[in-house]
Amino acid sequence: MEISAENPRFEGKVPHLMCKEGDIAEVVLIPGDPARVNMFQDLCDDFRIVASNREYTIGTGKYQGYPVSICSTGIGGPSTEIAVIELIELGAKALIRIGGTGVLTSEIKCGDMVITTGSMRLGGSSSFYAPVEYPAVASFEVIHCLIDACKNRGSNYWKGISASVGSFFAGQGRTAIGKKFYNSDLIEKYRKLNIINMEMESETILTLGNLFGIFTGSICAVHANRETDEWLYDFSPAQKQMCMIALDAVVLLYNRYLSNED
Ligand SMILES: O=P(O)(O)O[C@H]1O[C@H](CO)[C@@H](O)[C@H]1O
Ligand SMILES: O=c1cc[nH]c(=O)[nH]1
Repeated sequence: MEISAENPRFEGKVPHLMCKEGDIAEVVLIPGDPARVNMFQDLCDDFRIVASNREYTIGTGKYQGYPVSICSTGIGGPSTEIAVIELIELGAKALIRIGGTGVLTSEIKCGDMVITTGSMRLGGSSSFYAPVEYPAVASFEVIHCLIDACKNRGSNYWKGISASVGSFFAGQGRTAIGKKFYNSDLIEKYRKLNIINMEMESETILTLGNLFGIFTGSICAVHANRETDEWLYDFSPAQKQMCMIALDAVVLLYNRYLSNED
């Protein structure tokens, strides 16, 4: 059997997510970590893992009667680009990142929620699609749904611009094996730009989402504070809270902007 190298499909499945049309819902929540997908077993009805390949684990179920999928992206721009493109190809109309992040100021606490309004494009992969002058902005519809969901659950939330970086250590101003690199003062520079947090995937999602005309957004639970040097020892309660907020936001998005009630 011959398979197209330009557009490979394996028995109708896209080549990395290993899913086919019908396997995913129109609204997809996208964590980096595949383990986060399993949190939805308890939060959704009729939840089933539809595929698991490399860093991509995909589950589909219903929340309050609305179809929703969860698909991990792995870490950083390249694996996220693949997930986003294959999800859109499979019919996704909204992609919302549910991540973990480090914040730059002490007023934002570990366990708080950060909603990205736009991202600095420092991830790499999205530059193959659009020049870096093209903005990575979240859909205002998704931002509003996430804010309302945070308010309804009484969660402490912040919104603002994220630095979305293709590096965890040097690219986020950390020492690497005890060595500081040439941009080790970048946290101070980002504070001057009013950047509130750093993570590794949002810019890829927001940039590609805008290019393909779908809804996108990003909410992250704060794992780290770079001013106080705190790292949340057990971030699963904050992650679970974020997953519930995201599911509530999915319902709001369906009610306000999508018509696919089941
Ligand atoms: O917890 P996730 O969603 O993976 O997000 C954050 O955690 C990873 C780094 O530890 C990066 O992917 C970063 O963006
Ligand atoms: O500091 C942090 C914490 C989580 N994820 C990141 O990318 N950076």
